[in-house]
Parts: sequence; C-alpha cells; structure tokens
Amino acid sequence: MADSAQAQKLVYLVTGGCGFLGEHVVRMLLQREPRLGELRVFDRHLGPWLEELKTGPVRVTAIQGDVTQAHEVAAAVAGAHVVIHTAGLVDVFGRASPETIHEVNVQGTRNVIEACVQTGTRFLVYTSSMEVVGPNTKGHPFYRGNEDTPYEAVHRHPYPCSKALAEWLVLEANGRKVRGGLPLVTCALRPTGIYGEGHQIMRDFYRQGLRLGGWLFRAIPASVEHGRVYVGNVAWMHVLAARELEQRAALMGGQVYFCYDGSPYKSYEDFNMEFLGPCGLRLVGARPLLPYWLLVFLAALNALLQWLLRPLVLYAPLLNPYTLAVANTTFTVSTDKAQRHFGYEPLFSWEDSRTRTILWVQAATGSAQ
Ligand SMILES: NC(=O)C1=CN([C@@H]2O[C@H](COP(=O)(O)OP(=O)(O)OC[C@H]3O[C@@H](n4cnc5c(N)ncnc54)[C@H](O)[C@@H]3O)[C@@H](O)[C@H]2O)C=CC1
Ligand SMILES: CC(C)[C@@H](O)CC[C@@H](C)[C@H]1CC[C@H]2[C@@H]3[C@H](O)CC4=CC(=O)CC[C@]4(C)[C@H]3CC[C@]12C
Repeated sequence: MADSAQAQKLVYLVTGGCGFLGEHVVRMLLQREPRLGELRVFDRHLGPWLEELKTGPVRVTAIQGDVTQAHEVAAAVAGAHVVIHTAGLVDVFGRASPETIHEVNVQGTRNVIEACVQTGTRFLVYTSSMEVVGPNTKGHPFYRGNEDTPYEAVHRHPYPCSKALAEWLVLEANGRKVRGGLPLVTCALRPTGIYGEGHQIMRDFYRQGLRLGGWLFRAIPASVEHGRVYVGNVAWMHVLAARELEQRAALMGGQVYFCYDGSPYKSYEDFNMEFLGPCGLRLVGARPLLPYWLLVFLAALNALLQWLLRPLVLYAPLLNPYTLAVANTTFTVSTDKAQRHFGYEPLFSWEDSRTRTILWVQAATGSAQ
C-alpha cells in the first residue's frame, strides 16, 4: 500500500543547522513536518541546544562536519530524502578572506550537489540570497521587483559573487541523474535581509547604540527602502519547498523564489528601530547627520584600518564601503511565485514577528523596559 504522508518517515539533512536561520529550520521541521523520521543537523559548530531536541519522537542526529570536505558531506547526505543547504559564510564585514568565502559557499555547495548525485538523494533546497540579484555595483534600485524583473546583477564583493555562483550550480544541477537513475530536483530560495531571534547584526546595532549613550545616528535616508523577512517565515518557506519539491518537481525544479513576508518596507535603520526603540535606543536625525561623501570617506577609512590592523586584531565595524553602498540602495521585492508554485504564505504576521524579535533583543541584551 502506498505510504501515507503520516506513515512515511523520511530522513532530512539540514546543513548549517546550528546557524541563525538553520536553527529555525531545524525547529520548524520538528514542529511542522509530519513525515520526518530522522533529522540530521550538519554544522561546523554544533550548538548545545541540540541535546534538548533528542528527547522527542524524531531521531535528531547531530553531525559536526565541514561542507568544504566532500567526504564528510557525502557521509551526511547518504540516505537522506531531502537536503536543505543553508550552511554558508555570511560575511560582508571582512572577517573571512575572499578565498575562504568562495571555498565554503561555492565549493561547499558543489560538494553537497555531488553528494546528492553520488548517494542518490533526489531533492535539494538551497538557501540563496537577495544578494544574488543586488544591489549591484552601480547602485541601481530594485523596487518591488520579482524573480523575472530585469536587473543588471553585477557584483564585485566576494559574498554576493559566491552566492550567485552557488545558486547557479544548484539550478544547473536540476535534472542530473543521481545514483539509481532518477533526476535530481533542486530549487533556490532568495531571502531578503533576515531578522528575528538570533540575528547577531541586530545585537551589534544594539551594542553600538549602548556605546553611544542610547543613541544611533542616522546614516541612510529614510526613503531608501530595504526588504526584510522574519526568520520564522524563511524557515517555513524552506519546510514547504522541501515538502512540495517531490510532488511538484516539474514546476519547481530549477526555479528560484524570493523569500519575503508582510514586514514593512523601510530603510534598514528605521526597520531596526522597530525592535531597538522598545529596547530604549533612539535614532537621531530625520535625515543623515553626515553628508554622503563623508560617510564614504569614513567607510574607506574603516577599510584601511581593517587592512592595517589585520596582523594584530580583527577590526570589522558595521560601516564599510560595501555595507554603506548596499544600505544606501533601495532593494524591495513583491512576488507571488512561491505562493503560486508551492502554496507559501507567511506563517507569522508582521505584528507577531515584531513582538518575537523585540522579546529576543530584550532578553539577549537585558534591556526589557
Ligand atoms: N542573514 C541574512 O540576512 C541572510 C542569509 N542568507 C543565507 O542564509 C544562510 C544562513 O545564513 P545565516 O543563518 O544568516 O548565517 P549563520 O552564519 O548564522 O549560519 C551559517 C551556519 O553555517 C555554518 N557553517 C559555516 N561554514 C561552514 C562549513 N564550512 N561547514 C559546515 N557548516 C558551516 C555556520 O557554523 C553556521 O551555523 C546562508 O547561506 C546565507 O547566505 C540569505 C539571505 C539573507
Ligand atoms: C553603518 C550603516 C551604513 C548601516 O546602515 C549599515 C547596515 C548594513 C550592516 C546592512 C544593510 C543591508 C544589510 C544586508 C542586506 O540585508 C542583504 C544581506 C543578505 C544576505 O544574504 C546576508 C546579509 C546581508 C548582506 C545584509 C548584511 C548587513 C547589511 C549590509
């Protein structure tokens, strides 16, 4: 008799499962994927919180491994029904070398693809990024764009370059025959700027405000909108895409999907204040307090200091030429492709996402009002 969804017990693998997004994907799978029999969590750094997950009905297997090591990836993938590949180096602050970013994000993704082909795993969901599209090096705005909007995706920074190449590899692999002769089915999800419980950059902004006496100084015009998406909704889209990829292979295979929700379109700094304001911080200035040319100079100075100090200490401030350029370029998306193709609707409302994030920031920083 055909396995019913309830009876079917499948093996899922989440790479990067201990990261900001990965942890939410792991927890969402355990809460909302009834077909789950074993959940493999693969990460270079395993979190202690994994232990608490081992008491439930689903077998949770923690695998400490490195996606740049093909044999470690193959061992983790073998026998998995679907791979959700979120592992990556998310670095736009100069912490890692361009070579390391490429090795993890590109070669690591190659290793995941080859492991699927060699071991017979047929379904692969890749966590791509809005950055694959833009903002581009020319500062062209992307206003309420979708997956088909023409846009000159030109990058120089190692991070977007690596994400673009990795995404291309994943989509190119769609249809390859895996062990056993059946086709590999892949798709890529492109979240905009993710926020929520565990977002370290939000915590960095809070700490910067504390150092400045509770004040943050506006650097970006309020008119420059940046798309943001709650981490719980990103996790939910991953769960849905992984679930539907088999039944809708012809439609979803080789496709990209922007990942966003009902979070309001605001400037990056104004959006952050939705959470940092209730934690006691204030954003100074209705307009940027410094002229743009001075911000450009300060960003370049930060980059020079980072280079000079690198032999002694890692200096990686929020403001650098890349972050300033990205923050200063409108990038928002509006699309229903994920809804049309696999029924994605945000699981968390804006109000719920905002409340959850505020509570986390307050708990993480001891700033409950
Ligand atoms: N944070 C954001 O705003 C966005 C993130 N993304 C993508 O989402 C994915 C997850 O990002 P975040 O959760 O924000 O980053 P994160 O840094 O919190 O999580 C990445 C995880 O991957 C693991 N990892 C890194 N290198 C590894 C390696 N060589 N082998 C095994 N594991 C390794 C890390 O230990 C970490 O747990 C990334 O692919 C990123 O490009 C996409 C759009 C927006
Ligand atoms: C110092 C000020 C100029 C301040 O406004 C800088 C903000 C800056 C740190 C962020 C602005 C836009 C962010 C990026 C955006 O959300 C897209 C991203 C997608 C990813 O895949 C990873 C993270 C990021 C690059 C994100 C990083 C932080 C910003 C550059």
